[in-house]
Amino acid sequence: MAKRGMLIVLSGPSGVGKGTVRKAIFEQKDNDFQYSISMTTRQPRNGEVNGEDYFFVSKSDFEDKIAHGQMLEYAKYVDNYYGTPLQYVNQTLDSGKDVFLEIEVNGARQVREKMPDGVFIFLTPPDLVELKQRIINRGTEDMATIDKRMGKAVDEIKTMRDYDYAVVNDDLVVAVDEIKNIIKGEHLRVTRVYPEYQEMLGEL
Ligand SMILES: Nc1ncnc2c1ncn2[C@@H]1O[C@H](COP(=O)(O)OP(=O)(O)OP(=O)(O)O)[C@@H](O)[C@H]1O
Ligand SMILES: Nc1nc2c(ncn2[C@@H]2O[C@H](COP(=O)(O)O)[C@@H](O)[C@H]2O)c(=O)[nH]1
Repeated sequence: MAKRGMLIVLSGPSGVGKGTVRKAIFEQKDNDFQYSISMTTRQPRNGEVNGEDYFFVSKSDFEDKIAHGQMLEYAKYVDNYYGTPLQYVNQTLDSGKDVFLEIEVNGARQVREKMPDGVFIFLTPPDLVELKQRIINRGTEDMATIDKRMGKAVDEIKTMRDYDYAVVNDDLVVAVDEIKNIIKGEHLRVTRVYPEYQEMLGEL
């Protein structure tokens, strides 16, 4: 049976750059993780594709999935549901592949409770002014929604201490590199506890 894959959770406030970092990591193609596509009741933005960016569903469909225990985690975030379908995560981890989640902090806390062996990484902005500017520059939300998202950011940043790692996304290239190094390092730690690797690696 394949060794179970590793769960990697990237969290942080809206606009910090989680999606940008995740896309940069996946574009480099020197890894074998699988991205878990989230489900949401939010309306698609221009250019977003159902089944690629998110599974876009109705509120009643989402609540049905919650009721049937089909979500690993979910949260209501600024008027919409967001969540991680459970089956894909379990099947992929069981097949030995790593799974990458990009989710907000309440969901990350739920995952931590259920899968404490995961690697939890918090992406943090250089400061709040820059964070707000990034959401504005993205041009996807109206000012009222930006204010609601910013209203959550301080409490979200305070949860940073609950993570295994915090990475500052000031320079994108550096942040991407740091996250890749964290994942590589965690793999090494995992391999050390597996007897089949001990002979290969010698005294550790
Ligand atoms: N290091 C960086 N320096 C400057 N701008 C950045 C950096 N990283 C990301 N951005 C920009 O910040 C904006 C927000 O990034 P992104 O959409 O990836 O954030 P997010 O954390 O995924 O947001 P959300 O949680 O709302 O989905 C984008 O316009 C992106 O290009
Ligand atoms: N708890 C979860 N949060 C998620 C999930 N997928 C995305 N998110 C987070 O929601 C906010 C808003 O996203 P946006 O696409 O509307 O900007 C952001 O922090 C995302 O990271 C999920 O499956 N579970």
